Amino acid sequence: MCSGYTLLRDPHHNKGLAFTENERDAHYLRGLLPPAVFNQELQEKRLMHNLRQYDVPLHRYMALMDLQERNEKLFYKLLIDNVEELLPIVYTPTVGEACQKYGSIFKRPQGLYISLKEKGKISEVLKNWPERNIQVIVVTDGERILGLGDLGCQGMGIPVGKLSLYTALGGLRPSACLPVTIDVGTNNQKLLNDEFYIGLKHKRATGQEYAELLEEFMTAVKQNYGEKVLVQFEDFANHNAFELLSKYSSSHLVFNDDIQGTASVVLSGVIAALKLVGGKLADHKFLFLGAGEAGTGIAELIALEMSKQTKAPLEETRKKIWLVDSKGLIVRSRIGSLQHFKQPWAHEHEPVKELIDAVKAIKPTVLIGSSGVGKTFTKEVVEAMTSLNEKPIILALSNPTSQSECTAEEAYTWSKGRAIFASGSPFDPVNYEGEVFVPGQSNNAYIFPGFGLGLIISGAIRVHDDMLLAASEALAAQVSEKNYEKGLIYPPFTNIRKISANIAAKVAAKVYDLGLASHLPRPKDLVQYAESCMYSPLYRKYR
Ligand SMILES: NC(=O)C1=CN([C@@H]2O[C@H](COP(=O)(O)OP(=O)(O)OC[C@H]3O[C@@H](n4cnc5c(N)ncnc54)[C@H](OP(=O)(O)O)[C@@H]3O)[C@@H](O)[C@H]2O)C=CC1
Ligand SMILES: CC(=O)C(=O)O
Ligand SMILES: [Mg+2]
Repeated sequence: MCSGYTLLRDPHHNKGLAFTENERDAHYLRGLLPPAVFNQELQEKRLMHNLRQYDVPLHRYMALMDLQERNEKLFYKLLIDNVEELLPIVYTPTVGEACQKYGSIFKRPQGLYISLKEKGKISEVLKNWPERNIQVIVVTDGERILGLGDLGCQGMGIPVGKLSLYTALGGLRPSACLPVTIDVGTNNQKLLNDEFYIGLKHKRATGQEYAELLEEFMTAVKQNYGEKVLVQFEDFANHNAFELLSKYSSSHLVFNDDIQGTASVVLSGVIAALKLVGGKLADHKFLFLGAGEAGTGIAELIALEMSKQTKAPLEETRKKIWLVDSKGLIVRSRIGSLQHFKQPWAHEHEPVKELIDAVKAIKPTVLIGSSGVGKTFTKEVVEAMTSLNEKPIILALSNPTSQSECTAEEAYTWSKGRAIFASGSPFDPVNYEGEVFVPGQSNNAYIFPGFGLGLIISGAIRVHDDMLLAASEALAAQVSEKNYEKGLIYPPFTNIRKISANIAAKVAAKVYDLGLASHLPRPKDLVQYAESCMYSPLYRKYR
């Protein structure tokens, strides 16, 4: 460990005013700090007080990123202890705005940038990263950042944010986490015209050039970190996402958060919602607005769970699920022009153009928004759902808040307080006619930290759908009666580390049962083991 001035500038070891008198003597810090000695609690109190002075969420984001660069343990202590308050800052919605403005708020680079310029040298570039023992990589190419579209190299905010949740929510060591942005250019003309844009200033490379860069990256990752490193694909556009996932899922430990993590969190919410609305999964009918990664990923996992529960073949259970894309309801007559991931959902039906007409024709019990387009669950749509169902389940998954299909207030008001509602980005509780409704957050942040922890503690070598189902069930099992009374279908984030440990344990158990674990022998108590592996943000004493 370094000492003196360098120690104060080392975010992994710096404690700021919390260095004790002895530590100040032993590590050449005398005079470099003001005389006061604070404990970590007082530092936390002071920082939260300072953060709350900023009215603009982006300023809070910038202050938090500064803290992460200055004093990592304190950053994570704040995030863990104030998760409900700070999650909307380091994650959706504020992280979306941060990515949009990344060029101008950019101070010190975070994460690893791998651009076309690094082609042929990716293995060396990985060696420039200061850490060797990497367990999780979150990688984006920036083409579909939340529902904000192509933000090119500025998408880096997403892997950085996701990995800070891996640590805060799932307990992975920060030094084991590597955020990566692959820069193959951008098709965002505004960024290409921006003199301060930080990425490659040309249109996106596609086809063979793209595939070769990704192949080099995936090979270099395995060479450098071994086959048990988890690679989480994040916010790729769907024309690459499905292909990358299927290409690498038989050779690497890969997971696509937008397809698989989202599927797992939504299935969990639906399983929990059944306690409020009654019936089995197969008794329900689903309609999606948006048939991309999130929509078809969720649809497939729901169909799989239904098939396991009823023993009916997947082809049958899929028929309970309908999707609408930008051209209308996905129906059989469109099959010839549909992308492969939409084809299983092309059921027999006459063409329907508008969502409202699809709601009336299909009569769903569950409506799921996954199109990335805001304000699409109109009053008419919510009212139609309410006229069809005593308690319509309405999930507005699109992020950030600006892209949400409707607000919580709209969902409760238009449904006259009858909707079971959750959204991808958080909304405050709503008071409707004297009753307080608390909307849940249907976001993959509930799943990926615990899911990843489960894979890592078991030494998983491959991801399997049954592990996603195990995660869904583990999360749904943690919704308490008190939560249900408020209309919640997810437990609050306050206890997320405990929730993640329970998810990790169920996922790890599945990994062992499937014979895909390499950490042997299997620990007896997997929950306890998961908790014991979690990173602590408390300071250590330095001699
Ligand atoms: N809550 C959560 O945890 C998560 C939320 N999301 C959010 O979901 C959204 C979508 O993500 P993803 O699935 O990856 O994106 P994709 O680009 O893969 O899919 C978007 C889908 O929406 C359809 N669509 C676009 N515009 C319209 C429209 N006006 N009317 C009807 N359908 C439309 C597209 O149709 P077409 O195919 O015809 O172009 C496509 O099928 C994003 O906002 C993202 O932030 C994503 C992952 C997790
Ligand atoms: C939450 C998330 O992964 C997304 O909106 O893309
Ligand atoms: Mg995502």
